[in-house]
Amino acid sequence: MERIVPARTPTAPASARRWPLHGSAATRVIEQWAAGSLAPHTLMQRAGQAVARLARAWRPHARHILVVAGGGNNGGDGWLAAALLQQHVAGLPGARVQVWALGDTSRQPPDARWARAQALAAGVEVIGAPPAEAAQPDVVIDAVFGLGLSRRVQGSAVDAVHWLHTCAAPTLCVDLPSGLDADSGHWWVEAPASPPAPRLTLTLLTLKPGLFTGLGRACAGDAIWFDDLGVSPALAPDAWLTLPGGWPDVPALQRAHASHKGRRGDVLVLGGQLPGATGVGMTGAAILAGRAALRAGAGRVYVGLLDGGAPMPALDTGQPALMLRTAEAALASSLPEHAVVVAGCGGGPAMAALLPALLARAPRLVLDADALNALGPLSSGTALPEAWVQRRKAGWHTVLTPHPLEAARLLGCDSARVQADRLAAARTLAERLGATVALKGSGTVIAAPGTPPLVNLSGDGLLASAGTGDVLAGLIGARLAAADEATLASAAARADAVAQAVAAHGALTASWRGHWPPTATDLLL
Ligand SMILES: NC(=O)C1=CN([C@@H]2O[C@H](COP(=O)(O)OP(=O)(O)OC[C@H]3O[C@@H](n4cnc5c(N)ncnc54)[C@H](O)[C@@H]3O)[C@@H](O)[C@H]2O)[C@@H](O)CC1
Repeated sequence: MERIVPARTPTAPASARRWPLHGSAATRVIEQWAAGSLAPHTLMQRAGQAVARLARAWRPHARHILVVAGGGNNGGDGWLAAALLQQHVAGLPGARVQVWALGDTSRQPPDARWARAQALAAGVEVIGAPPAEAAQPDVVIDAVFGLGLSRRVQGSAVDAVHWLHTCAAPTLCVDLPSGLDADSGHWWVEAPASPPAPRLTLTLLTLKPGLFTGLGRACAGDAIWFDDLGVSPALAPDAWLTLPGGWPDVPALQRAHASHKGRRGDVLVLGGQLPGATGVGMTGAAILAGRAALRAGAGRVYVGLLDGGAPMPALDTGQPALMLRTAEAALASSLPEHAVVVAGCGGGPAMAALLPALLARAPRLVLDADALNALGPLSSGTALPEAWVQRRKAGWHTVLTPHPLEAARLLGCDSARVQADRLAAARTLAERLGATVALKGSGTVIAAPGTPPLVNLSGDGLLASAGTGDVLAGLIGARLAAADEATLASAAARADAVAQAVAAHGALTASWRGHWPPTATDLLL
C-alpha cells in the first residue's frame, strides 16, 4: 500500500514521478485476469484486509465503526472490512461495528455474498438507516459504489451518498468516493460540497483517472492511498499521473559554468493589450507571462504589447529584465521565427488579426486565452484552416492551454460537457489540431496525438485566482525554449515537456504559508 496524495515531492526520484492510470474497462480486464489465476475470493479478501488495515492505522482508537455497503462488490469490500474490524475490536469497551446495508442483498455478486457471510458470522450489526446524530461513529467506511457507477445515482443510494458526503465523522472511501465516476471525475449526484470531516480514499487494484481530475481531488479527501492487491497490471495505461519535479533544474543550471543567456532560449510574449479609447487594458497578463518565463530560466524574454492607444510603459519595474516593445515592433523582427511565442495573454479581440501571421511564422507557439478565443470553434467534420495543415506538415510545435470554457468554445460544446470527460476533451482537441493541449483545472490534462494523456497531480485551490493562467503560459514558453529540437521530436516528449511546466506551476502553491492566499505575482517571488 502506498500514499499517492499528498505526493512525496520534490525529492521523489525521476522514476517515481509517474503512475499508470487505468479506467474502468481496463480495470475490469485486469480484475478478471487476476481473479482467474487466484483462489476464489482472494482479491476481495486482499481488498477487505487493505481497507481494515488502513482504517485501523488512520483511526487506531475507533470503537464505533460504521460501514455503508452497497449491493455490489464495492459493498463486498466493505462487508469484509467490517468482519475484520469486528474481530479486531471485539471485547473492547464501547466496541460496535455496524453495516448500513443498501441494495438488494439477494442480488449480490458471489464475492460480495461471501464477504457478507463473513461479516454476519463475525457478529457485525446490520442496520437499515444511518445512526442517530447522538450516536455518531468514530469512523465511517464508504463502500456504496466503486467502479460500478457510470450513471446518475438512483433510489435509496441517493440519500446514502448525500449522508456520506455531509456526515461529520472521518470517512474512508473504498476504491472511489461513492458518486464519483472512475474514468472522468464526473460526480453522479447533486454537486458536492467539500466534505465537512477528514476523509481519505483507498483505491484498489489500479489507480483510476477520475480520482485525479474533474471533481476527483475535491471528493477524495485529504489523502489518496493505493493498494494493487498484489497484482501487476499487464495492460497499457489509459493515462499517466505525473508528479512535479525535474524542471526547472536549478542545480544543472548552476553547474553549467560556461553557459550564457543565449543557450537558455528566448521567449516572446505577445498580448497584454494597453488601455485605449475603451479604457480597458490587459497589460498585466502579458507581464505575468513574461515574468514567469524569466523566473523559470528563459535566457531572454521579450514582451510585445498590443497597442490600445495608451503610452507604452518604459519597463516592468518589478522585473526590469523583461524587454518591452510594441507587438508591431516584435513582429517586424525575426523573433517569431526564433523565440518560443506565447500568444494571447490579455490580447483582447486584437489577437485575431495577429493569429494568421503567428501560425504561419512561429515554429514553437503557445496559444493561451485570447489567442484561443480568436481560433473560434474547430468543430469536427469541417476542414482545418490551411495554416494548421501547414504547421503539421512542417512538424512545428503548437501548445494550447484552454480552461474548460475555452476548450468548450473550440469544441463547439458547453463547458459542462468538457468537464464531464476532461480526458476525452483534451484528446479530441489534440488529435484534431495535431497540437499539445493542456486542459487546465483540477487535474490538468496534457494530451498530444497518439500518446496516452498525462494528468497532473500538483496544484490546489490556491491556483484559482486571476493571472495564474498567464503564469502557466509563460512557464510552458520557458520549458519549450529550454529544449532543443531533438528532445521535442515525438508527441510524447512534447507532452512530457508541457507536463513538467504544468507540474512546476502546480507546485508553486505547495509551499505557500502566508496568512493570505497568494496572488499570481506572489507565486513568482
Ligand atoms: N470482485 C472482486 O473480488 C473485487 C472487487 N473490487 C471492488 O468491486 C468494485 C466494483 O464492484 P461492482 O462491479 O460490483 O460495482 P459497484 O459495487 O461499484 O456497484 C454496483 C452496485 O451499484 C448499483 N448501481 C450501479 N449504478 C447505480 C445507480 N446509478 N444508482 C443506484 N445503484 C446503482 C448496482 O445495482 C450494484 O448493486 C470495485 O470498485 C472494488 O471496490 C475490488 O476490490 C477488487 C476485487
